[in-house]
Amino acid sequence: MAEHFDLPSTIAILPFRNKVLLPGAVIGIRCTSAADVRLVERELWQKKDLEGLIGVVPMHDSQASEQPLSPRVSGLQSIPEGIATGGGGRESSGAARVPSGLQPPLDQPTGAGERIHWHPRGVAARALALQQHMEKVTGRVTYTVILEGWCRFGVQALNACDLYNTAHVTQLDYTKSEMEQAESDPEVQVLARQFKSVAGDLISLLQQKHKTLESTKLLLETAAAHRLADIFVASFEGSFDKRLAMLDAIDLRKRLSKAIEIITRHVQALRVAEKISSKVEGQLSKSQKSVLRQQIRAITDELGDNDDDEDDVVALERKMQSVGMPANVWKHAQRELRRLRKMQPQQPGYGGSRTYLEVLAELPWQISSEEQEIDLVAAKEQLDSEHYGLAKVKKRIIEYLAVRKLKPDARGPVLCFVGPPGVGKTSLASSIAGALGRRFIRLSLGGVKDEADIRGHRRTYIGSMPGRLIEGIKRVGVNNPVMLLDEIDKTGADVRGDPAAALLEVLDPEQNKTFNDHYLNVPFDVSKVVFVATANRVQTMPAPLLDRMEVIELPGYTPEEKLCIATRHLIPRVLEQHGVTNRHIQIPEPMVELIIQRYTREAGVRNLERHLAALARAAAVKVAESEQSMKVTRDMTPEASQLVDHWGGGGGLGEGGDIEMEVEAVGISGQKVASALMDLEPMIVDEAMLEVVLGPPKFDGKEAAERVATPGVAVGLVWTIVGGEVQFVEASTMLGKGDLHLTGQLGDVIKESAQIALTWVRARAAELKLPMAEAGSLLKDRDIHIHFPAGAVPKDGPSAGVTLVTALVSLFGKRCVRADTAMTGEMTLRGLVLPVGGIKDKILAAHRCGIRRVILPDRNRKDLQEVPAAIIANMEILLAKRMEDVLHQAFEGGCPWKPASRL
Ligand SMILES: Nc1ncnc2c1ncn2[C@@H]1O[C@H](COP(=O)(O)OP(=O)(O)OP(=O)(O)O)[C@@H](O)[C@H]1O
Repeated sequence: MAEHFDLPSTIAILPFRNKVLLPGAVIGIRCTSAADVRLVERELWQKKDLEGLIGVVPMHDSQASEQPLSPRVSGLQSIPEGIATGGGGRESSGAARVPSGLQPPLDQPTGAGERIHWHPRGVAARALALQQHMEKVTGRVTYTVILEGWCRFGVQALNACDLYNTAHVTQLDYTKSEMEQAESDPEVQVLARQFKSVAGDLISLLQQKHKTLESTKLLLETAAAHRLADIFVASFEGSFDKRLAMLDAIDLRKRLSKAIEIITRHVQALRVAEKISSKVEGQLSKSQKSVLRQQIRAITDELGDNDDDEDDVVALERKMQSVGMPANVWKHAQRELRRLRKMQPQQPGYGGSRTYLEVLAELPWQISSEEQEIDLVAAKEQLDSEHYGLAKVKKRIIEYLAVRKLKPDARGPVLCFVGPPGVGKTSLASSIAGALGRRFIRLSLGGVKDEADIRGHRRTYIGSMPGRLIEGIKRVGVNNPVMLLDEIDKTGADVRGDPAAALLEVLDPEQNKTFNDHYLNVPFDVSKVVFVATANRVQTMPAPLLDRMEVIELPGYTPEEKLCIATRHLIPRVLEQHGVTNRHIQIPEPMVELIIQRYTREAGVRNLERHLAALARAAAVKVAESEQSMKVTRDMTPEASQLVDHWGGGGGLGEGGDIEMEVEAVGISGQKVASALMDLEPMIVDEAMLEVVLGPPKFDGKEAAERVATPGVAVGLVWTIVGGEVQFVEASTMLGKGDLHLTGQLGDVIKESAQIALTWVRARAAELKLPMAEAGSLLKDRDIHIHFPAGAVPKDGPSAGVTLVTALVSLFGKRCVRADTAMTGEMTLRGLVLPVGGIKDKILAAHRCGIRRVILPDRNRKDLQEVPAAIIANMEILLAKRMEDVLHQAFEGGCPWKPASRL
């Protein structure tokens, strides 16, 4: 706040709707309208060190004040109280400097048809701090500016230009000599003393609550009264009119009188408030009675004579009556209830019994999701909109729904989606729930080894609870949900029983009407539940369980399918989940292809989704970081800072004395102007950005070439729980006794395959024209070690047979196999190549790894129909009937056997 300040004659004007800034006060304003944003940008943000002054002029709409501010708003003739000439003139008393040619206050029409009224006086303010915000979604820029009021001015003429308002202004505060003259006036001196006295009273009153006002007291003794008058009034939650009157009080006498009047009234209000609160406190002492009452209740609790518990039991009984238990269950529940009533709450078993009854009361014995008429067209549309491709699977689901539509209580088969992770098994199941209009619940059965997990523990067990099935039904709250039994192949039997046996009962339509959970100990009807299961592979599932299900296979996706899934489903979903849009980030198709090729090697799309999410997160960070902030660059005047310290510390002279008033400044027209949107450059993902966000590529297509560069290594295609995979087989030899060593987490079947392979090679060492020294020693003095890298992955199955032979022939023939070739097939001792499973997945895996030549058993020819034509066209598929055919194709230049038939 300055007394002698060179105010520029033209100043940018920030409108302050229904609020008044007084000199010396500090406020925070959030500028959101286009004009205000432009004003802050030009006048403050772009200026070095926040140099620059802006004018804050109160404006009000008709609702702001009950008393219309008529003198100020009605045009040329209306001159505000005390204004000598025109809207911005100085009061006549004192050494008034009356500017000529003053313009009256302005009325401005807004876009909405209302009129806004500008006050003819304002306060020049400087910025203490400025913060730029960028709205995440729209990219719109707004500012929060902390302003300190500096000096009063009168508005001579308001120029509404395109960008923001400016005004021709004159300073209204006294010059130094005028101030000295005024201060020597005895009347001013008396008023100053009076002001300090009431202000002192106020501080003493407030000090009872806030101990931190000591420095304010000191300030009161040292600072000039006329400076403090504005700041004190500014710190109350006063009315707009009162503050306006204070702004208009340019004459010192008037200003001090006004401040004395306002503060005195505030002191009186505080005193009344204190009286009332002490009265209330007096009444509160009556609450001792209630404490006594509580103590009495505790004593009755201790004596076991508790009415409340009795009430609870009654409420529980009422709840149980209302849930519509079957008669036999209700009988059982009543027996349990009678037992509970006889028990004291402190007695062991009371809690358990109560929990049991609560579980019974919470189960949806009669509550079902209202089944809607199945609309097959809508169901098909929903499936299509949520899942790309999968035509066969969708067709089967529609058939399933069609049967349910015609015969709602049909005991249809339990659908079991089988396939590698991330191919959409879970989301298909939830789409079925959507189509049936039922609630969906997923039970994860992975790793369940205890039958009690499914069927619950008997109540004799400490900490017993219902099994997952009943728990799930309780959670979902209806007795006819779609229940997904996820990873049903991962249950396993051990000493604690066989979960599969419990599942058998659940899935058997004959038995599941009376499913018996050990904890419940009463039958619960789960026959209305629609069960859907998922599994990664069927081989590990018990045959009786498999028998109750209809297996629907979901093979892995081709890169082209993945690209479509990513662009149509994953990218929009991921962006939405991270709060960004394609205005912030764009992932071009070639980049999605690169992610698929270089960063993922999966049958499904789970990792692809994860990588896309990483890119979306990077965009979210960029958007969030674009919110810049400038710290306070100047000190406040000592008077303001003293008070602000208190306000910030929660003190405050007024009740709501907050430093940041969070006032939304408004534009002249009141319109939110779209041009305020600053276009944020979207982040266009390119190769360099992929490396920055996702790290260096994980797969470069050169892996196979590097690994088969030494004799003894062959590339095989296998099927694991994650789908088809490329698997290397390494063979090595050393001096020994002719033993075979195998490493790499191998099952029995694969170990047998290795034995067969070695026997086959040994038996044909001469035919194969292997170097004689090695071939001879193969029989007696050399050990063979075969290793399957990726030792953490369990491997089994016969399909590595041909790969094992090829690795051994490569080792003893000292010739490398072709790096571009992978193979799969079981083989017999006689050299016949037998067909194997998962051909589509294996070919897709080879394609994913950049392998373009694949040797398959001839009898797998029919499986090639399932492989997309685009993939086959892109690869060389070789069919082998005998091991010799495989070897012929596996080595550069071939082996001396008849060539394999070519597809
Ligand atoms: N064909 C598809 N179209 C659209 N999105 C798909 C498709 N396949 C998979 N997804 C998406 O991929 C993600 C993973 O799918 P989901 O969780 O259903 O896989 P899952 O096969 O159940 O895997 P898991 O065996 O690991 O449970 C989901 O976000 C799913 O929506």
